[in-house]
Amino acid sequence: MANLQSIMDHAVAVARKAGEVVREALSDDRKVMMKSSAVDLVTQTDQKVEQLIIQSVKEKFPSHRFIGEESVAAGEACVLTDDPTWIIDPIDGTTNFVHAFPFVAISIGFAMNKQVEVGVVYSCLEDKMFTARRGKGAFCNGEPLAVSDQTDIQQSIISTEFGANRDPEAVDKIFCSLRNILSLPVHGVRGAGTAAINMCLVASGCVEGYYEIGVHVWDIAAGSLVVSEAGGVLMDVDGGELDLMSRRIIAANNRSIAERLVKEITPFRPPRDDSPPQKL
Ligand SMILES: O=P(O)(O)OC(CO)CO
Ligand SMILES: [Mg+2]
Ligand SMILES: [Mg+2]
Repeated sequence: MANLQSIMDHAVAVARKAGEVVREALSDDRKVMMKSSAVDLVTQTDQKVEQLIIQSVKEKFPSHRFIGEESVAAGEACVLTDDPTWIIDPIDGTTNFVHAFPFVAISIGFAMNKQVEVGVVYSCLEDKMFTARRGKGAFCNGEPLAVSDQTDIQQSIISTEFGANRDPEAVDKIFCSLRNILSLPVHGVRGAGTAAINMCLVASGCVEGYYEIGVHVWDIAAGSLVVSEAGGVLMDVDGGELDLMSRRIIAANNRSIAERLVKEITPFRPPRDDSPPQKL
């Protein structure tokens, strides 16, 4: 039986170390490479930080498994089993990092039996360490977090992202959802440029709801626990149960805001994170 407190302590320590590396790299030249498209970016710092986290966890927990964004990009399988698994996004907000736009997170989730037990999101340029353990609450720099108590979507801020999908049909659907939500009207629509920080903003009570289609399991694993432990709710964009591998999420302060978002979102289904690689 894994000791969840020692896992949490290790995740926090390694996230802090990773944050230092990211902050230092901001003053260097950032060599940008492309992944799936010209707007899906990666840097050597993403790769270096992922290796640093995985090496450090392997030394302490040699039997644990990993799903890491850059390891998957390099060809590793993206499969969540019942085994203890660390789900890592070394830099959530790489585009922000490339442009020094000041919201960049290290996201580390730990799951067992396919359930996230520990979530750590380190917003490293703000020096905010968000932590959650299932059943034990969510915190920012040690202070307890609670979602907003707003139930009226017209009095709400909603956050979302446009993502890296430039397929015209997907873009149309993204804009259709956005137009519906803006026209309710809501107080405002925001986007921090990182899924993990958007979710921590919901957990902190300053954003009522966040939704996105196109995220990956490493973007949302840790943040989803921070939201639910702060009293929020998670669901699929069609109102069903959240599936971490489905690349779709609503994270909201309460069920009434989440269900209102479901009514306004035009859903679509990107290929799942755990779908077998396409044969060429
Ligand atoms: O910067 P990253 O890790 O590619 O993540 C993006 C979404 O995939 C922002 O959340
Ligand atoms: Mg990410
Ligand atoms: Mg990333």
